[in-house]
Amino acid sequence: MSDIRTIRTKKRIALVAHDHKKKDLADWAVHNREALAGHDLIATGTTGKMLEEKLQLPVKKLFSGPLGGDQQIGSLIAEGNIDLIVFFWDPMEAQPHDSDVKALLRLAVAWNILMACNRTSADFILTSPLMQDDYVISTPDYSTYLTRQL
Ligand SMILES: O=C(CO)COP(=O)(O)O
Repeated sequence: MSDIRTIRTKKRIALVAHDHKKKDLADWAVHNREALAGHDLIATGTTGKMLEEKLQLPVKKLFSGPLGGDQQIGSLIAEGNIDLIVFFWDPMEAQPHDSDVKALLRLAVAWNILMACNRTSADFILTSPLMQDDYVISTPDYSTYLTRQL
């Protein structure tokens, strides 16, 4: 048994990057500005501010990652309000909020959310024909854990 969710054409895209990966995310986002412009963009604080400046597109900015932004995105995922996360996390530097980073990655997997953690994966996803269409995903059946209907 699984829960079926329809992902609409206009997708809710979460964008997050660690400090040494922000330039990579900015380069990718500027390169794909036209494609991103058709979607709702949500980001952790510093990443969002940078992307808004570079893209000149509206970005919903949450708290900075270490101050709760990663957890806010995790919460949006659990509530079914994120369709894709592009998270350029840094494999070469320990983060003070590593527990939050792990929690966010864990929830994205738990809820079967599309996730790209590097440019190649982000390119594949963004150029997929499914980005311009509705499609259906299934999430595992967590009904035994849930105390309320999502
Ligand atoms: O720390 C982050 C992700 O773990 C990102 O946070 P900022 O976008 O505020 O830098």
